[in-house]
Amino acid sequence: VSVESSSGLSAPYDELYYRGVRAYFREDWERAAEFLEKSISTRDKLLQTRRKCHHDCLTAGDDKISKLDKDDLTLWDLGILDWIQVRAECVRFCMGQSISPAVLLPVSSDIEYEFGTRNPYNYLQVTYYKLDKMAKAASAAHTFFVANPSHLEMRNNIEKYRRLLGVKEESFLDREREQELHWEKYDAAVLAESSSDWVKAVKRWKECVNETLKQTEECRAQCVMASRVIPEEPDTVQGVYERAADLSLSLLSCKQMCVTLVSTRPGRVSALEDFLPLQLEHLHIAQFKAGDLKGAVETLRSLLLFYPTDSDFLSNLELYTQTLEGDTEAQETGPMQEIAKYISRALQEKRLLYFGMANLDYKFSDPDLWTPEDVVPESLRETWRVEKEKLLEKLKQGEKVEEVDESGFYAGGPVPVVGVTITMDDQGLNGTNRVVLDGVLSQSECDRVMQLASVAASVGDGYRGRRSPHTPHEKFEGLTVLRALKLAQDGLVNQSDARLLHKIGETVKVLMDSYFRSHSVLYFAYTHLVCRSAIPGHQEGRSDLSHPVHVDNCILEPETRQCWREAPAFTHRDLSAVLYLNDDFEGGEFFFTDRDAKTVTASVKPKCGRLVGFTSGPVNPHGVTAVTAGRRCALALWLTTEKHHRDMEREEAEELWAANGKSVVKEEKGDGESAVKTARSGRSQGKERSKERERVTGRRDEL
Ligand SMILES: O=C(O)CCC(=O)C(=O)O
Ligand SMILES: [Fe+2]
Repeated sequence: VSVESSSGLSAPYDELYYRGVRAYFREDWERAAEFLEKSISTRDKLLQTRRKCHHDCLTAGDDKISKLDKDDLTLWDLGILDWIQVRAECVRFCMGQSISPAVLLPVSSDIEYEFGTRNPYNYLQVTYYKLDKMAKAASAAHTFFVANPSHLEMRNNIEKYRRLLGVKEESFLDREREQELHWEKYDAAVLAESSSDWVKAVKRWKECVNETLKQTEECRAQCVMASRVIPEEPDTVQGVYERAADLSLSLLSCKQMCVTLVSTRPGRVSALEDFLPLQLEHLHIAQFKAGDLKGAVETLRSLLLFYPTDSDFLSNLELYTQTLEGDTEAQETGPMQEIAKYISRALQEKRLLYFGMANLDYKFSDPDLWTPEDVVPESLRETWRVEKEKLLEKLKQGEKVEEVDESGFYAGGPVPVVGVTITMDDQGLNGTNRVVLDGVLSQSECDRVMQLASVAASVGDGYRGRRSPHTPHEKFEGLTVLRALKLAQDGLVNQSDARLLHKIGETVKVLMDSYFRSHSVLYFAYTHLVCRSAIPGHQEGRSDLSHPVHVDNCILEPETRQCWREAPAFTHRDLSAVLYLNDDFEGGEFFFTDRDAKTVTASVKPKCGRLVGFTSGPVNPHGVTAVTAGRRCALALWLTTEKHHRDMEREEAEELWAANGKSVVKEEKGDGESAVKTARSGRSQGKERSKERERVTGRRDEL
């Protein structure tokens, strides 16, 4: 079968992908590589063409809506349908010029999901490994890993490409980097800010704003309706109306997705709310500090387009304009053009589409916190209000129902370690399956682990240079047991301190196992020493959290009080423990909340040797308040009852200790096959046929 006909793109990318995966399971590596690559490039080409056509047709059909009177519903339906049709025609014609009809057909959401999670690169890395193309394998592995940073198997593979196979650092390219440039800029801006280099910070934040706008625009371009099949003409007025509303709806929800997508880092759950305004806030502060008052005025005015009545922004503006006394030109600088354009386009669209959906019985929420009231039609606002009331009513009734923890753990068992005491139990903590223990570590043990953390931090967390800030006001550094051991091997920390880190984990496990009276064998799922440091000069008026409220093993949806036990949450985590190491910082209190993620039910102030333990499920939402000064370190640790989710890294460290100095690199070299694990789709679990012995099963846990 030929991949390509003479006319360029001929097969749709989903078909190519299926063929690639089939070849993969036949172990026909040449073919697998060919088809997988072709499916990726076909999809790229398709997206690129859509962007181009979206751009070319940006104003097509605008005359149809400019005449619309938003209070006249009878005209609205016809007008909007016209508008969408004309634009769709334009895009369809444009796309048809470079892409064959088959490629334009819609693709199943399963396949879109696969591409969204970058799974094709999972297959590709094994394929290239088998073909002995190590640089390509490394790049595929890295590309996959960026979007799946918790995929331990891939993490190990990358280590092996680097260590065993001598693949050069330059080969670890992110093939999808283009789509994350705004995150690179974001990191660079936060970095410049943290070193108080304000001139640079201004430059970086500007770049970040521009790139974010660009990414959002490109994402929105993918929402063109041409890729959808427009059905035959409706024959009743009601039909026309429904059709228009339908189309508005899919257009809108597609565009809504973009706001969320762009503000979500690949491989992470949480989105930064109000991503663009957040950046503008940083920008104007940096401009002020760099002495660029005119720039600060411009940025503030842009920010005010989002939040016209925000009193802080308004008083800042007054301050800036006063300082600029006499310089009327600077005082009167308007908002950034690009932002003004973005907002006016977004609002025009919302006005149109919300209006169209006003009569629809469809539940949706606005992803932007800044949409002004008047953009939302009266009847829709009414629907939202009624919904909210219903929900509140439900909540009121729900609150009467006791929270039950179905985890199968029962707090209240003995604490079998000398010197450890129970400081707070369920009652003291106002909840179910929660505990605070004290005396788990001595001061000198805390000091040693703190020391370990500071060395590790100065070397970087060692993993592909990704910072993972929950907030731009703090710096996060992490260290695992294996990493500590490797630092010890390199002579950067004491062997005995690395071992102490390991041993402390064992003690915590004994305590948790006993106190929560577990009925089954527990395994370590993951251990992470995490320090959060306040970035000086960034602390005034902070209203964010160091760690937003979350549940460890499911995705909490506070509005509905539901918790979804599904990926990308760490669903196999059963028990959570956080052991604190110090108290010489400000803020950083741990707290439990109700399922609404708002009502704080208990707080815990960290100090050396204090452990907070709880079941990882929905009865225990929790968070950490902002660390506003100093550095807060804690050892976070999760236990699981699922053996195949046990922490292989920990075991690797243990093996290394057992081998006591023997080089593992040498040991593994003879068995090249085991160096790279087999890719498996999360959905189609292919049969494992490799000889990988003990490491075959799910080498994965989350960071
Ligand atoms: O550091 C803490 O106190 C809690 C951290 C936490 O909740 C987590 O890492 O999931
Ligand atoms: Fe947590």
